[in-house]
Amino acid sequence: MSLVPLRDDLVPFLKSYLPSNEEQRPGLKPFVTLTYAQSMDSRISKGKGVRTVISHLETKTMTHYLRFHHDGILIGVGTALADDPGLNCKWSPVDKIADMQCSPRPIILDPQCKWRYEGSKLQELAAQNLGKPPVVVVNKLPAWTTKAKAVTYVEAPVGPDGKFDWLPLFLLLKRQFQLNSIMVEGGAVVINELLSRPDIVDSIIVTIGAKYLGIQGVEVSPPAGEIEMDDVAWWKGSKDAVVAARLHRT
Ligand SMILES: NC(=O)C1=CN([C@@H]2O[C@H](COP(=O)(O)OP(=O)(O)OC[C@H]3O[C@@H](n4cnc5c(N)ncnc54)[C@H](O)[C@@H]3O)[C@@H](O)[C@H]2O)C=CC1
Ligand SMILES: Nc1nc(O)c(N)c(N[C@@H]2O[C@H](COP(=O)(O)O)[C@@H](O)[C@H]2O)n1
Repeated sequence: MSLVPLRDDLVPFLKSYLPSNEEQRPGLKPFVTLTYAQSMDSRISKGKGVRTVISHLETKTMTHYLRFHHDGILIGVGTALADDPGLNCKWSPVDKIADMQCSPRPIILDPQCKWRYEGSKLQELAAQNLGKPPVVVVNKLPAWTTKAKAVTYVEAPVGPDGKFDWLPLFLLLKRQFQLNSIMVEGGAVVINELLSRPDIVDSIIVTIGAKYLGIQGVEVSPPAGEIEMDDVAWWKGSKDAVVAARLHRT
């Protein structure tokens, strides 16, 4: 599907929330943008495992503009299994079909190796040079082997909760794959954890779609409770709104 043109006023609106060159300094963590689309009732999908359109076409284009500005794009395995996403970039500043070069590197957090590259949308796009093959972060390399050489498996330790520790994970992704900026798209487990990590998240960009998804929907809400936001800016589209902000650091 092709995109509608990028709304001109999104460029100045997003400017101060995008990565700069600062993150290229060795030892610093990558710039992390937490970005997703939610309904009026704070849901990111209609139900567990259900791919759901929330963004209007204008804000869908914005997502691809954000993808253009990041080196990596991270999701949890729940999203990979539910959505079989493309995670490539279809927007480009010059008038050409966007390709592998302007797409971010997909990163899938899959500690128990549940997801398969073979047959996925990511494989299909990479084969057509329309997206990059992913890095899959696992706890232990899978017992099965993949014939697909393009996909990279990387091992990272998990804590007693079975989770990777965010800061070492982002440092590893920068060191090993030269990813100076990473946009995190979801899903709910990932978003809820990162909402309470102002030390990790540099920008938060949330599309609010003009719909309710109901009680069965997958909700985003930080388990830690109230979270304050700083540098808050709002953009109003023809149907959606976007809020850009930073998580308050104490
Ligand atoms: N509207 C939007 O912008 C978006 C909506 N979604 C929706 O979200 C839903 C999926 O959300 P969830 O089920 O919450 O899945 P998720 O994508 O957050 O994946 C959860 C899984 O990822 C792994 N994971 C997450 N954090 C980890 C960590 N720190 N260490 C190790 N492993 C970790 C674990 O295996 C965990 O069970 C889907 O329905 C999808 O459509 C997903 C992304 C964006
Ligand atoms: N920005 C945005 N708006 C929505 O309405 C969405 N449902 C999502 N979902 C995210 O985008 C991924 C799909 O990407 P492709 O179009 O396949 O490249 C999906 O997995 C979610 O991460 N995002």
